[in-house]
Amino acid sequence: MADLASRITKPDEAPAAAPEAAPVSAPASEEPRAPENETSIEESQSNLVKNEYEVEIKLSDLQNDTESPLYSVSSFDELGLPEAVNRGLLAINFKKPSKVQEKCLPLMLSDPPRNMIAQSQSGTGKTAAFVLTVLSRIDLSKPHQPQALLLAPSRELARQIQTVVQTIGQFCENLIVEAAIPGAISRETGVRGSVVVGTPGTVMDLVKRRQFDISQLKVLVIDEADNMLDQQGLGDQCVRVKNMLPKTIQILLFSATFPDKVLRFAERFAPNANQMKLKHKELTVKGISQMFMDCPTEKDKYDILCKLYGLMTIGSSVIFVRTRETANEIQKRMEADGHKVSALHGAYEGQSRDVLLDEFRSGRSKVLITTNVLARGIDVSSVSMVINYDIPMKGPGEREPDAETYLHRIGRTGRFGRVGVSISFVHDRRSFEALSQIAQFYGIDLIQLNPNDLDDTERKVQEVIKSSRAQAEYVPSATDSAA
Ligand SMILES: Nc1ncnc2c1ncn2[C@@H]1O[C@H](COP(=O)(O)OP(=O)(O)OP(=O)(O)O)[C@@H](O)[C@H]1O
Repeated sequence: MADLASRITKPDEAPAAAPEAAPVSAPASEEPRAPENETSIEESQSNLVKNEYEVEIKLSDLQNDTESPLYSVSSFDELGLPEAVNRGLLAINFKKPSKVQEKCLPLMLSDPPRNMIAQSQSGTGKTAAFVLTVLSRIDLSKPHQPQALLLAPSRELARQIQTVVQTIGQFCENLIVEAAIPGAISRETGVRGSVVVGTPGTVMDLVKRRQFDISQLKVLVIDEADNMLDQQGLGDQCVRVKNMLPKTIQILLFSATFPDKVLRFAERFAPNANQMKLKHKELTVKGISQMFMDCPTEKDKYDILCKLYGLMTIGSSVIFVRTRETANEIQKRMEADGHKVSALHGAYEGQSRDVLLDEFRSGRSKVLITTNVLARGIDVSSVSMVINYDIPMKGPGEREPDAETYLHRIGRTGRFGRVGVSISFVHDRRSFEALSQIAQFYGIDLIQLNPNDLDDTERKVQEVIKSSRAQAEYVPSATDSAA
């Protein structure tokens, strides 16, 4: 087993300045400079007070850096999208496509339609890639005829994708986008939109009750496809949904992770698909400084978490725990200790979950404790810190490190070129070895934080996240804007 020591930077070796942030914060001087009119943090509509930590970062620098997943050589205009869709992109300040958008869109839009399996790092714009395809393929003269079905693993992600379709499609006349999630579709009318975004169980129910006409569907998108097709989880439901759909449907599968076993299944699910794939070591996002805290005992994790509260509220933070019970317990204790936190997990009723996430998106609540239900896809640009209170584990008896979930969890920060910090807590040999294996799998150099020197932790974290505050404003996010 790999020793974590080989993958970490010890506290005394850690560079003083945001180590992992360097590739983002230092504009690549050897790369072509951005045209003057590209979006920069100075130009953005930020009302944040500027502070000494701020660094000048231009999205255009990243989009000109051939090493960046945001790199592209073309503009949206060159992709042949409908005019109303281009207007939508302009309205939300999307100037250039990211790599996954630039590479996949021409393949997905070609005729006759071909299936697609696409992998790209978290926060690199996969949603817009499939949303642009959907908006280009539907016939707006049939506004009540379901033509595209988009599936996601959680209610929250389905709602978020619905917002992105509505936001990018804001100039598409007669566009009706419905969410097929519990409680959203009226029993009297059934599904009445051309684009339907839902979770697989609810979609199955609607079809069985004949409230969803699937006969004219042209596109099936499965977001977080490795999770959705996993035979241990939602796989059966997705296969059942697919088997009911027209045989000619175009299938688009997207995720940041595609373990080999699931990829083989995905290739059968979406035959003859064009593919965009990444190697393990290409998967981590450079803007995320990945740190870990070796806590003396499990009990100490709570005290250390409370001491980090001030850092968590510089931006917004997500704390991931293993169970709903832990989420409730930590929330109760932190509130009793005078901290303002909220908790969201699957035991809450749908409407309350919606309210909780909307409050977090808008910044009314800044610290969210949650389970893996929010590990994937959720896009809140202000999240500057992710805490893995428990290391994610999987398999029988949860004995195996869950490298995919780790990547998705930390990917809630560092969205589209922003920077952020993740801190993973370990407290015993098992958690230490699990994190060690995850670090080795991705080839990450984790930065060790000293639980006895929280001033040092504060310094290291602040150097990264304070520099990200203004960045978080540099371009509006399609989801934030609607929150
Ligand atoms: N071309 C673009 N220009 C500017 N911002 C963009 C562009 N494409 C996407 N974004 C923004 O980038 C952010 C991340 O995009 P998105 O949520 O689609 O990431 P993702 O790749 O699906 O991530 P995850 O793997 O976590 O699901 C969003 O806030 C989105 O609005």
